[in-house]
Amino acid sequence: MTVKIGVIGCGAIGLEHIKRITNTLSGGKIVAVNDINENNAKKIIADLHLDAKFYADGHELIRSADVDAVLVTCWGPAHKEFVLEAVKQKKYVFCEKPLATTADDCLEIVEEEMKQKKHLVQVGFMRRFDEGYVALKKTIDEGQIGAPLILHAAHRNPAVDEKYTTDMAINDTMIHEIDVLHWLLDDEYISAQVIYPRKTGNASSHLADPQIVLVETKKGIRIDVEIFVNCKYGYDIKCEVVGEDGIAYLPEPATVQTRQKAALNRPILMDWKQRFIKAYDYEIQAFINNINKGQKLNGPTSWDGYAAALTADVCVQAQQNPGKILPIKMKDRPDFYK
Ligand SMILES: NC(=O)C1=CN([C@@H]2O[C@H](COP(=O)(O)OP(=O)(O)OC[C@H]3O[C@@H](n4cnc5c(N)ncnc54)[C@H](O)[C@@H]3O)[C@@H](O)[C@H]2O)C=CC1
Ligand SMILES: O=C1[C@@H](O)[C@H](O)[C@@H](O)[C@H](O)[C@H]1O
Repeated sequence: MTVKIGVIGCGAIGLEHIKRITNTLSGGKIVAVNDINENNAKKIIADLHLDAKFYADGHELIRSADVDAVLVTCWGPAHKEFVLEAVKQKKYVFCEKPLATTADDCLEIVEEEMKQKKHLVQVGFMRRFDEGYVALKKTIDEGQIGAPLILHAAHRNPAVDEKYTTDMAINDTMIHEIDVLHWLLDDEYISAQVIYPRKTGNASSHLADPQIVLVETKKGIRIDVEIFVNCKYGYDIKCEVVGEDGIAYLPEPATVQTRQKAALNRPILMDWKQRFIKAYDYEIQAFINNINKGQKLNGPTSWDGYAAALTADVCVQAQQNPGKILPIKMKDRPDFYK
């Protein structure tokens, strides 16, 4: 069977996902496309020679009998309405992060999904499909470094535009660490604190950059995440887990090392699209395969979307109260999501 997919939002990541479904992955076909930027969406259909219909209304796309599954890749504030609609229509939906912009909105999706008694939602936290994080998790789970005690992480982007605001360092950028780190440690967060180091001269006047977020887990593990979105030198993701018997590192992306002109060199990627390219392929291939085989979706769930949104909300409050440790109080995970 071929999963007939409708895409809502054809910006940067929407286009990437359309291309990978069309050119790289198997078992799925783009049959419908929507974007408030009609010209751009139609241009994509033409440029990629898609056998797809343009829908001016995203809700109509979701309800169309031609569409089996929906990809929500428009901007965050519009995710909730489209995900809810898809779930109500009992359609599978892959939603880019964030699932919704508030924890309450995520809970509404969770409740609707439980009402349908079927796992229909996968959230685009692709790092859970990254070979490096998967290998790191295996190392921890096998007990190779003993019980994890401390985790140091960094999320560095070379630059961001003027529209990027201080809260986006949490909601847009660190949200990936928020999701992947508790999965990696099989743990939950209980508190968060934000501190601001000296500001880089490369950030816009309204942006606090870099930032350090300190998080504590239920098991007592202390996590520090450096978010530095104007680091200039590259797109660099770091993760180091300090255990009682050793230390485990997230592998570096495979790049060629050269010895040349009295220097040892290894390139660093500049673009987030390249850094996790295989993880994006794997997460969407898994989504398509599970639908095709009638299996339960195995990626991040709408509950994970809620957990990330709630944690992000607390981190944003912590940004506004620098140095203050704020509690993270999560609802109990329903059996449906265990
Ligand atoms: N997993 C990941 O690593 C990444 C995830 N994202 C997430 O993907 C989403 C999209 O991000 P980008 O593609 O970078 O943004 P973008 O700004 O390049 O594209 C967003 C697109 O959505 C369209 N749009 C906005 N509101 C709409 C609506 N109500 N209905 C239909 N279309 C609408 C816009 O016209 C635009 O084409 C965001 O939620 C972002 O956080 C983005 C980049 C990487
Ligand atoms: O999701 C992403 C972007 O939206 C975000 O703006 C970047 O900071 C992240 O590195 C990237 O993975």
